[in-house]
Amino acid sequence: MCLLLTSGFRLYGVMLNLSSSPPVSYRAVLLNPGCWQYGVMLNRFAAVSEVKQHLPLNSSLCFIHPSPVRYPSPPHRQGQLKPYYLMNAASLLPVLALGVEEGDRVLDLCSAPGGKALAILQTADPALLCCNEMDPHRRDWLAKTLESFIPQSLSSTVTVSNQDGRIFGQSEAGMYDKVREENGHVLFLCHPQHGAVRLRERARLPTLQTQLLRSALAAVRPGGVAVYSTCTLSRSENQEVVEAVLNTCPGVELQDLEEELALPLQEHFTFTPLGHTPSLGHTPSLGLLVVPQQGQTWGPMFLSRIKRIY
Ligand SMILES: C[S@@+](CC[C@H](N)C(=O)[O-])C[C@H]1O[C@@H](n2cnc3c(N)ncnc32)[C@H](O)[C@@H]1O
Repeated sequence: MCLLLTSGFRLYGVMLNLSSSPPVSYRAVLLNPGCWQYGVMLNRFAAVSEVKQHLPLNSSLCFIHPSPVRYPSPPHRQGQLKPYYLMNAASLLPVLALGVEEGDRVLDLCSAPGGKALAILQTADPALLCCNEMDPHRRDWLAKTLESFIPQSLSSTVTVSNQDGRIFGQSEAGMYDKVREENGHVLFLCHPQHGAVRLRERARLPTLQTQLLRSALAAVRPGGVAVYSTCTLSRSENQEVVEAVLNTCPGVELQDLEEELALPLQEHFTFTPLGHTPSLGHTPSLGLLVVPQQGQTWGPMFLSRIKRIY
């Protein structure tokens, strides 16, 4: 599949497996890695002509590869930047919603392993992209990702920091035009003991996410925006977090993403209606939710955009 999105993205989704079986639920898709698709995001800082020769280029917006293909992880070549990054195509949506423009100061509050930070740099040339990650091991992973894809000449533009995202907004209040916040994970089936630990971690996530989103909004200057995203279907980590923040943060306003993103991209992603919340006085829906389907396994991805008014 080849998706040519706006903002100069060139993203190619290559199916691992083609099947003619009938549509199955998102749960069946999530539990069957054999049917997952991967997007190939080309790196504008690297030589990509060799990669493009092997990708199914098509003049239409969307192209399904005629045969089952497994696209390899990008090779490491001494002294060369990696030509592409494999990702879930839905990961581009929060980046498109952020709408980074030339000269913006951008904060990626929970950045590791760095896929969306790389995607931001494919869309525009910000004046600053601060990639923050609190976990030291993941911060090292993030730094390696950036090193492998971004030229040295951008080292003063693209910085890595390791603050607790919950207090970042206090220490750098109003310093950024655009802030991206993402936390949470899809809960896959795993060893029962690990599953229990992850369930306990998960119970704490809505509170953590609410604190992170408040902090993200504190870091935004008046007129700027924060995009909140998760890769979960959980209402308590998605709509309820946004609702809690809108109810307690003065001077912020929810923005509608339906016309800007869901309508133009509905051919490529399965958006699930989330409904409106007139009781809160919000006319836009609290966000967009992309749900994976067989043959279009992008997501899960929830995203919401909030503007700081004052
Ligand atoms: C879902 S991942 C982010 C994925 C990343 N945005 C990307 O596209 O590659 C969430 C990250 O948030 C980090 N994190 C969790 N709590 C944090 C906090 N309080 N401050 C900063 N980062 C945090 C986690 O260590 C994890 O690396």
